[in-house]
Amino acid sequence: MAEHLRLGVNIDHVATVRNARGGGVPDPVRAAKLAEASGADGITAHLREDRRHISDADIENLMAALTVPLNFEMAATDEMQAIALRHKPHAVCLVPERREERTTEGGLEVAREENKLAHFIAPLAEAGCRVSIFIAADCRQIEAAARIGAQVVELHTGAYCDAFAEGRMDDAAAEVARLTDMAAFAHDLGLEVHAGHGLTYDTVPPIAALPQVVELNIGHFLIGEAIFLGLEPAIARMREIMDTARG
Ligand SMILES: CC(=O)[C@@H](O)[C@H](O)COP(=O)(O)O
Ligand SMILES: NCC(=O)COP(=O)(O)O
Repeated sequence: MAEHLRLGVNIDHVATVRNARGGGVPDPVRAAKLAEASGADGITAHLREDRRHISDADIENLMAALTVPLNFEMAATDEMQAIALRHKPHAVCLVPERREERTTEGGLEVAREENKLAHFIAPLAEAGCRVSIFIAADCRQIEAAARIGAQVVELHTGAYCDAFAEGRMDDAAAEVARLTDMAAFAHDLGLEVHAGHGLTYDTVPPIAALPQVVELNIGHFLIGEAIFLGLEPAIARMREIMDTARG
């Protein structure tokens, strides 16, 4: 029997809606508490350098309010490192950021930045944060993540989900095959394996079925579904699909 599959709910896009008008509603911390009460095993929030959704105050308020672990996504910058060291969240997930991108487009380039990233993550690990790297399903990058001392890799599922959404089913199947191989590869290197980005009810089953994957982080789709179903039923349905796929 595969290990319990955790669901981390990403609440960034509650903040996107709030920020469309300014002011305080809808409150991402309220969404996070509701997600927690609805069975989320963790909350993910990405403090982007341009603060387009989550704000510094949101991170502070999440740290004070949550009883489940916070997975704090951030770019590998000095500013973000200082914020992470101040709050000491359960996990810090390093992600690549480009100011002009609409969403996180690829995985972090670890292989070419090994020394720099090894120095960058050392104080975070010393502070007790689990260090996770958001990474493409690529053996060079996974090996580099293991070498720099990361405990976790989160495999980027965006290419798979994009292929699926565009009806490129051969490409989607090839991406699932790649994620399957790379989840096993990362696990064999001693890394804890997570996955996420762009997952939906339709795309989650083959990823949830990967026995080495122990956490999925899902946000944009769930927050969108919450408009129609409410957050609690949207999360419950995702949980059910994940559990069925897990077997
Ligand atoms: C790294 C990642 O996949 C999440 O942070 C997700 O991308 C939500 O944030 P954005 O939509 O701002 O990329
Ligand atoms: N790290 C991936 C994540 O947190 C959620 O991404 P998305 O479901 O909002 O695309």
